Amino acid sequence: MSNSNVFNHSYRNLHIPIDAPLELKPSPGKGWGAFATRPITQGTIVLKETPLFIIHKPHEAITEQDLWTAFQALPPRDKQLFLCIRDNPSTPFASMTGMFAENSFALTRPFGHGLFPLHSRINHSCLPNCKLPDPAEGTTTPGDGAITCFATKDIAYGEEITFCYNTDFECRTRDDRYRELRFACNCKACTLGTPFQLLSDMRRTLIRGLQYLTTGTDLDGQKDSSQTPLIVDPDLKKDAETMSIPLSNRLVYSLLSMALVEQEGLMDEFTVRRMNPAILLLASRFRDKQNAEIAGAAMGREMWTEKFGVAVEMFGRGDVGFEEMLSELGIAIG
Ligand SMILES: C[S@@+](CC[C@H](N)C(=O)[O-])C[C@H]1O[C@@H](n2cnc3c(N)ncnc32)[C@H](O)[C@@H]1O
Repeated sequence: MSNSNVFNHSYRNLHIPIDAPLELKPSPGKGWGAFATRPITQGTIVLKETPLFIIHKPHEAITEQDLWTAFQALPPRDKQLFLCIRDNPSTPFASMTGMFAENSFALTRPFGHGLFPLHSRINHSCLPNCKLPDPAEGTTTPGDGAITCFATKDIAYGEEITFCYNTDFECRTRDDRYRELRFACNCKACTLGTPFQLLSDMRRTLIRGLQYLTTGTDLDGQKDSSQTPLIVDPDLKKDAETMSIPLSNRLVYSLLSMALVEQEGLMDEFTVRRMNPAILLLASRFRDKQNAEIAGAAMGREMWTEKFGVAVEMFGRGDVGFEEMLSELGIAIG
């Protein structure tokens, strides 16, 4: 069977659940992809899938032998599914570990990596319309390791279904993302030299910097020691790293970061679920009456851009220190 033929391509053997609103077909420049077969409403489930098998190891420890053993234990129908997966989409993979790297997803409970033939047919976008939320966003994998893809925007009939392959891309510029992906994404945020791409790079750099100011570390969880630091002002950088940024500025930074995510078109209910508790906690801890009023008014607004617009009034007004707030709450700084 020729894999280059759209009609008898091996991906036709992949069984799509009857209620899933998608079909697989070629996606120009990306191999094959998943496309909506009816309008999909924001927040709804697009696809739920249990893995063909799970390897209960960290990614770097998984060997050819692990995968061969897992393959041999599969029932004949699942062996067929495994064998129909191609490298984008017509070449057989050179190794089982190579194939697994491209078609597996990390799981937390049960711990390991699962092989998901359908989810891994979905292409990447830096401005996606779907998301596979992680446990920090209020979802956990059930005992069978099933993963679920949700629509984060309304999706039109015929539109390509996409999600973002990396969790920190809202903090990375186009060039940075390209180095990670190792293929050229053609989304609006990656189309070089356009006003949107330039603005997007600025927004994502700012989000990264604001994250540094509120957590005291960069994306790798480390302090930035580069020659061209993300936070140029050394005093501000030190304040961030020693958790000395006052509550008022900290709330403003957090809300600005959320406003930029919103303006970039990346806000979704999972991000809100992950970020909101900490922001609400900050907003509830002011000692200064006026700061408390501003924080209350800001949090009462609907959009993050509006919340930031109100909260900015408290910038530089000082208040209880963040360190003090944590110690009042009995939380030790790591
Ligand atoms: C997990 S597969 C996705 C399904 C794949 N397109 C197929 O035909 O089976 C990942 C590969 O798809 C391609 N791909 C995914 N998203 C892409 C994008 N936005 N632009 C170009 N290629 C993309 C890349 O070759 C990537 O290595």
